[in-house]
Amino acid sequence: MDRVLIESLAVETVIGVYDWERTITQRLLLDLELATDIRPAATGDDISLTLDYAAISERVTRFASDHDFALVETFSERLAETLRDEFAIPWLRLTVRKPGAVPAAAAVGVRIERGTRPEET
Ligand SMILES: Nc1nc2c(c(=O)[nH]1)N=C([C@H](O)[C@@H](O)CO)CN2
Repeated sequence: MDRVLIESLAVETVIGVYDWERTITQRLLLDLELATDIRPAATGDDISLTLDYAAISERVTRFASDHDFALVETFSERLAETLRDEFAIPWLRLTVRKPGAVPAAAAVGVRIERGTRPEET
């Protein structure tokens, strides 16, 4: 199955388990792979027939500013659910990185896959 990609999308959100993290926003970096068949859009050269990566990026940014979670796990799960519901995405892979959370690491975070890959049905 084809994928629409969004890579290293930077968003600001309140995220973290420690008291000091509840009073600030921090940057998360997101990678998304969104399964879709791109051929109908390509045939008609029609954005309405594909997943609009600009619209989805805007939705992710708004989700981040509207929510406040302790764990990157919760952020990821809730975001995946929101995107799949609102954009009818059959399968996605979402990577959420929290740069600087562990100073000795370039980034830490989670990667999840949700839904069913269309070719697996
Ligand atoms: N698996 C996780 N481990 C940790 C998380 C998390 O969200 N998921 N969060 C923290 C702290 O908020 C940390 O990022 C602060 O530097 C620790 N471990």
